[in-house]
Amino acid sequence: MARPERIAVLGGGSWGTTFAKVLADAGNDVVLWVRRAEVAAEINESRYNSGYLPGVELPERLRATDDAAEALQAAEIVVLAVPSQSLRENLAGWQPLLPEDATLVSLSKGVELSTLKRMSQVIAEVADVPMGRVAVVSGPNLAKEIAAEQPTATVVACPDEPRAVALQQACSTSYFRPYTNTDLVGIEIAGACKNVIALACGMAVGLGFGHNTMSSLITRGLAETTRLGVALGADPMSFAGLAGLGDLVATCMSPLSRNRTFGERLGRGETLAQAQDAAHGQVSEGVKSCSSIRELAARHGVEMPITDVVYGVCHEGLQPGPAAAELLGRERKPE
Ligand SMILES: NC(=O)C1=CN([C@@H]2O[C@H](COP(=O)(O)OP(=O)(O)OC[C@H]3O[C@@H](n4cnc5c(N)ncnc54)[C@H](OP(=O)(O)O)[C@@H]3O)[C@@H](O)[C@H]2O)C=CC1
Ligand SMILES: O=C(CO)COP(=O)(O)O
Repeated sequence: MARPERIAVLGGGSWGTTFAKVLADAGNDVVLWVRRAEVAAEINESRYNSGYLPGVELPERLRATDDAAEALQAAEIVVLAVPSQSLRENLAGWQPLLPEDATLVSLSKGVELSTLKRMSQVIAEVADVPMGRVAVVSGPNLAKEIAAEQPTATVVACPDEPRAVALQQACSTSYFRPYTNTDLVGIEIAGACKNVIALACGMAVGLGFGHNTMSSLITRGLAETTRLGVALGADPMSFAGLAGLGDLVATCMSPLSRNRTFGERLGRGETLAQAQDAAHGQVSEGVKSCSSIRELAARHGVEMPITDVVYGVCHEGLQPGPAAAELLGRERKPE
């Protein structure tokens, strides 16, 4: 087994808590920061985070706190697991507490609204560290399935390969298998865009459409995601991997996905506010990231028709039925 590392996970929602469990199961000493003291107390006293992972017993090696300084004390790896649009503000508060030379790892899948930056760019900027200290974990990783220890693979991306390998070692368990990659751009663009395509797939389900529609959206969604990624300098092969096609299939096909569920509600005719209420505070990143991704695509002259209609439904009052008709009615072209 690898040398146990001291790891801080900042953000105790469904994925932050699950990834903290993975790291603890891998033999590391893990401290999970949550922003509510009662959640920290529940985890420490009963070993459950019942609000996010009901029924999942958390390992003894995982300790929780609502004090970020305590979580970050001597951490060799710092995992950031808050929603994308709140990362900058939270990290700015934690910046003075970050241990020198710690690897900073993003779990968040989104593109910042105000700057159109990827999460690794936000981290490098706010923490004032070189990109070689920033890593990303992304793949077909529905938290509830991993918390139940179902076999899953993922991608650990870092431009500094030895750091990627160290992180890979730190999060390898009998049920979680990470692969390394150095293409941060591709892995992050894939993770952010698949949430938008999952919203579209959910709308298709809500409209009563079947697997042909879903497969068409997944495949054309992958095409537009790859176009954007390549325009931003990504390796096209990243989109064929776990963080690309892998995550797209998992998220678009699974009723466990918050983005797909959100889209399904819109497809059934609910309003944005109704779908938001039903999410009970859990994040559906694609609802906001469809705006930043669309703007990023426009800036680079990339066509993203599925993202355009998802944006139309979420933010411009377009109805899902006419949105589907709009996609089908586009100019015919070769594949
Ligand atoms: N869930 C999953 O299966 C996966 C999620 N991801 C990504 O991981 C990221 C985190 O998602 P996930 O854990 O699922 O999210 P959840 O919605 O399950 O939880 C969000 C967590 O962030 C906290 N939070 C919310 N808003 C803020 C804020 N403004 N400042 C600080 N903390 C805040 C919440 O605290 P509180 O409870 O106090 O509100 C909660 O602990 C997202 O980018 C998501 O796309 C990636 C892979 C898998
Ligand atoms: O990123 C995820 C799976 O890899 C989780 O997707 P949702 O945020 O849509 O639940």
